[in-house]
Amino acid sequence: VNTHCHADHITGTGLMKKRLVGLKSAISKFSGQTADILLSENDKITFGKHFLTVLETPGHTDGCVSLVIGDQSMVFTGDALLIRGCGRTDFQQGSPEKLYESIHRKIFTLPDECLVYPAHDYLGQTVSTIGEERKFNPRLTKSMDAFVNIMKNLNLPKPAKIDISVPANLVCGVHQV
Ligand SMILES: N[C@@H](CCC(=O)N[C@@H](CSS)C(=O)NCC(=O)O)C(=O)O
Repeated sequence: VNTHCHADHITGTGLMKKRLVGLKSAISKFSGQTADILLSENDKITFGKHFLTVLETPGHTDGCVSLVIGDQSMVFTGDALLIRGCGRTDFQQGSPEKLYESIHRKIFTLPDECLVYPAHDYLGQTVSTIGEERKFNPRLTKSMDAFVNIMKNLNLPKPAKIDISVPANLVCGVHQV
C-alpha cells in the first residue's frame, strides 16, 4: 500500500509483485498512477482480522493518503505528518495550504493516544502520538499563514533521486513484464 507516488516510496512495489505472485498494489486514485487497487477516502483495506481506513491527506503530493488502523490506535501518515515536522511542499504538486488542512481537519481529529508512524524521520525517532504532535509540532501549532511562510522558506536541497524515472515494470502498475 503506497502512501503516495514519490520515487523513494513506490519503486519497491514492482519488485515485490514479481517475487510474490498475486500480490496486489494500491495507491490513491489521485496519484496519477496505475495499480491493482486505486484508493479513495474511507476505503477499508483488510488483512487478517484487521483493517486500515484510508484518509486522503493531500499537500505533500495530491495523492497522499494516511492509513488508520481499525480501532484508531495507530496511523501511518506517509510523508504528510512527520514527527515534529511534516512533508515538504515545494515540488511535485506540493501545497502548504492543502497540507495544513489535511493535517488539521483529518489527522488531528484522531484520538490523542493514537500512535503516529511516519514514513521518514531524520533523527532516528520512530513513533509519536497525535496528542504530542498537536501540542509540540513546531510547524503545525502555527496559524495557516505562519505555516505557509515556514514551508515556503525551508530551503531544503532537492532529494538527489526524486526525478529519476522508473521503468514501467518496477512501479506499482499492473502491467508487469
Ligand atoms: N535529504 C534527503 C531528503 C530529505 C527530504 O527532502 N525529505 C522529504 C521527504 S522525501 S520527498 C521531506 O518532506 N522532508 C521534510 C523535512 O522537513 O525535512 C535526500 O536527499 O534523500
